[in-house]
Amino acid sequence: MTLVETPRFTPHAIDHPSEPLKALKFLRTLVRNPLETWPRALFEEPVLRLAMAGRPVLFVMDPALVEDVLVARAAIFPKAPIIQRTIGAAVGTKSIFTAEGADWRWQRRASSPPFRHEKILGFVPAMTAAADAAVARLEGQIAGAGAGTPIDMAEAMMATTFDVIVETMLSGKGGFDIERFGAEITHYFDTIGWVAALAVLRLPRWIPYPGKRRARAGNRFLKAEMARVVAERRAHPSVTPDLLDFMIQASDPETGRAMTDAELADNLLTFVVAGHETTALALTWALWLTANSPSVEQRVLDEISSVAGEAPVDAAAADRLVYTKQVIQEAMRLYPPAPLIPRVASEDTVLGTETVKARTPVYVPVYAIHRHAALWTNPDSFDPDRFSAEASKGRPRGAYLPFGAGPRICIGASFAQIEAVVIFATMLRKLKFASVPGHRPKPNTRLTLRPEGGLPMTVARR
Ligand code: HEM
Repeated sequence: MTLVETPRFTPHAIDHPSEPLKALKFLRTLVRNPLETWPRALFEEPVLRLAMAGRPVLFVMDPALVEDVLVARAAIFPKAPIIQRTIGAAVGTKSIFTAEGADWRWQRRASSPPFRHEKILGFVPAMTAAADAAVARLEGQIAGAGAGTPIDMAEAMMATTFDVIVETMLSGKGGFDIERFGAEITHYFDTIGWVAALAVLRLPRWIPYPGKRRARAGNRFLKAEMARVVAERRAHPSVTPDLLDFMIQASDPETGRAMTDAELADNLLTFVVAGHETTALALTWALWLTANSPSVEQRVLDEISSVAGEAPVDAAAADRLVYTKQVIQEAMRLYPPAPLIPRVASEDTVLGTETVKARTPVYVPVYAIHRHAALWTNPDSFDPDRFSAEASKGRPRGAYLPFGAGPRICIGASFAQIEAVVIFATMLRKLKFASVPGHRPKPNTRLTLRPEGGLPMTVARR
């Protein structure tokens, strides 16, 4: 038998600079899109030392060194100060995402029950229902605006995964204004380039920059919404405990103290934002990549029909949609929703052949590792077969890390993967997505990896 190679879809890649950018250009680009400051060497070398505003930053791409930083010696490489400045400013410096040591450990333990495997499987009907609702909304939009009218799939996916997070982690309670919620998150994220630039220049936080007031007001709105949910829950506890109840009931084993209302609100905001934005982006990029790869799309459709027939995609089916999961994995390789994992050396140390002084930022550039010339063949091409059991054999763990690694690995990793497969399969079997001719979505890092200006696609019924 002769194997016929189907041409692989290779999305237009960013033209990364061959040399590190000079000071002014670096800062201008950092504000617009941090990803475009990344020099090509990040995609070719095992490690790279860059100077940012005269200060060294070590980028680590070699999978063995990545494991050393994130897993083996995680204790001496805590989260970098830039996290406190960007995420801490929004959700406090002592919440599950930002805290360190014992402060972090008990919050992680307190939040774990809803993420156990059996519990996640119980959430699958809510995921299917959110996907069905998304299909109905899109059909409504097509009926209203006409089949050829582009629809922003990034926005559609945000609304869908938001439904899932509120339904599964807050028992459907909250009464949020989803559109306002999404808009305020975007306002905040839009200023991240400025926050990063000020941090690089070691300038104080009070310095004004475009969008700062709106971002602050947005953050106050988000926190107030969370505080309202916490107060309502204190007054009316759930019959079946959800994430918020677990966090309310938890106490620190060392001090015996419980979370204050402000801490609960910060953690809730962390979960709602981290728990829907990232998965929505994985789905958005997966839909777009698949729409450009007819053979991949056909294999997914064939798999869904052989695994689920006409029935809804339930927990058992989700488990058997092996190729569909590979498509999601490959989408997250090319477009990792969390493109950078920033750490800092807390003491003088050595990493491979590099001497690292205490307080040196040590960055794990997931986006570059996922497209690294030494780790992947045709790194910029979309090929879900890379994630078959056979092809994955022997791949070092540090070569693929959409969810991070080590003690701070994403608490929602399994949840997100099952959710993405269920929503993707449920939508794809009912709707046909097509990219808008001539439109080249450009990834932009705003903490997460978003398509700049959204991702318009046309949608039609199958
Ligand atoms: C495709 C979807 C997702 C991606 C790509 C993703 C990615 C990540 C990454 C890379 C980290 C580690 C950051 C670091 O080490 O600095 C992380 C942490 C975290 N994620 Fe996710 N995430 C996703 C979905 C979710 C979901 C569904 C939830 C919750 C429902 C969630 C909640 C969190 C939380 C709370 C943390 C902090 C954990 C800790 O520090 O202990 N994420 N995520």
